[in-house]
Amino acid sequence: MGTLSLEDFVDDQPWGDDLPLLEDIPSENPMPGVRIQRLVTRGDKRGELTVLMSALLEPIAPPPHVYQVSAEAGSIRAWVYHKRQFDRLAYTNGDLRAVLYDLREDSPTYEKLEILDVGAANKILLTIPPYVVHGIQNRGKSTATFINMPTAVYDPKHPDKSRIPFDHPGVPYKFE
Ligand SMILES: Cc1cn([C@H]2C[C@H](O)[C@@H](COP(=O)(O)OP(=O)(O)O[C@H]3O[C@@H](C)C(=O)[C@@H](O)[C@H]3O)O2)c(=O)[nH]c1=O
Repeated sequence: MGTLSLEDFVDDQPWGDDLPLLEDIPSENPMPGVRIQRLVTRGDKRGELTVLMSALLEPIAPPPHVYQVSAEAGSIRAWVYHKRQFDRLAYTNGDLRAVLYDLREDSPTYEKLEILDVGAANKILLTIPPYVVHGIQNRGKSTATFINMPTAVYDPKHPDKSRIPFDHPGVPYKFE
């Protein structure tokens, strides 16, 4: 028998500082279904840990599909919407700009534009409901990554994504 056994390990003690795991960021006249939550990072000399989503706080629709996007400096991914899925986008690094445009004709915020600068300086989980048009640009000088934890799987045979070009004149926002 070796000199080490499982019993040699010490269980982690409960921890609890006063930092929340996630907190809603209030926005003026929010688009229905859009949610902006501040991500909380805990760190020590080894590095950092940021919870991206957790059922610890409230019931969540478990993400059946999670992916990471790597965005080159200056790159633009726009304009898209989904018919069925909610996007749940975690932005934790880089200097990114997420732009939302509400084209839901029955929405109280119809034709509202919302611009969010996110990433290292503003770590957030952004929930985007179906039919809210969105785009993202990496405005930084280096590659940035972000995570999407949508509420539905990506089906290559029936992608749930509808697009127009990023410079379509119908959207009242111009990526620089
Ligand atoms: C969404 C998705 C795409 N792909 C493939 C398809 C394609 O070859 C490549 C890039 O896919 P897309 O062109 O759909 O990815 P892209 O248009 O870059 O999608 C991105 O758009 C921005 C606006 C977002 O909000 C992101 O969440 C992400 O959906 O990756 C997967 O393999 N799995 C996936 O889950």
